[in-house]
Amino acid sequence: MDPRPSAPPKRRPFDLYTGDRSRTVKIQHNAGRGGCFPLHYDNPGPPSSRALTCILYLNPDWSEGDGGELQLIPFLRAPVRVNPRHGRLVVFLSDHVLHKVLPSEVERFCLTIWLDGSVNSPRDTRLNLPPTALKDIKKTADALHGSASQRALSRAVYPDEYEKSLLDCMGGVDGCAEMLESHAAHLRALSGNKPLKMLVDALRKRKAETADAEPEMVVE
Ligand SMILES: O=C(O)CCC(=O)C(=O)O
Ligand SMILES: [Fe+2]
Repeated sequence: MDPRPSAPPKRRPFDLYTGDRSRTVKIQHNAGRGGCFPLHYDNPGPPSSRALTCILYLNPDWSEGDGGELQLIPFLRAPVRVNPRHGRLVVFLSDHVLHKVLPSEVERFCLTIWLDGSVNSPRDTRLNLPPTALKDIKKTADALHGSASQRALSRAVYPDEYEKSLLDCMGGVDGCAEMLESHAAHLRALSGNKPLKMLVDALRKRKAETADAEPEMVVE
């Protein structure tokens, strides 16, 4: 007899497509000081089909202090910093996981493969919260954590982090002012919507509480 309890099969969180057109490969070389990426999702929304991001780091000489770490920010949970050590493979959901690369002091290499899949359904692209969303903010935060619809709110929930990452990576570079202005315009538009602003304020409060409770995790 099968000793396992007869639970219904779990629905897979994503379905990957097959075939050569369903993957993109990037071989990345950052010259010294070049390896820095501001906060982003690899799949920011349609028409992208990226479902899974797989990064293989190729830095045999990387050591503490070299920078270029990957920082993953699971929505409203403690951030995770991953050192880009040689041979390390990092895999995450392209449409759910906000991330950035910290400024690098040294030359840096990695190989990225993006696998496409059935993402960006209307459920993922529309922010469709119940009228009770503000009443149970923990439940709302948990739902957004597991949903790509978090992308509609992430700039407003992490405004300073977005701005800092832009300045860290693009400060003094052509186009930086435009990027900062576009970020600010996004925030202005959102704060003009009163119910949305109340929700964002509650989520930011929740973010401050959860970050205090769980400091950044480091994958050495
Ligand atoms: O260089 C890395 O570690 C990640 C780069 C990245 O986030 C990207 O290519 O989208
Ligand atoms: Fe990325």
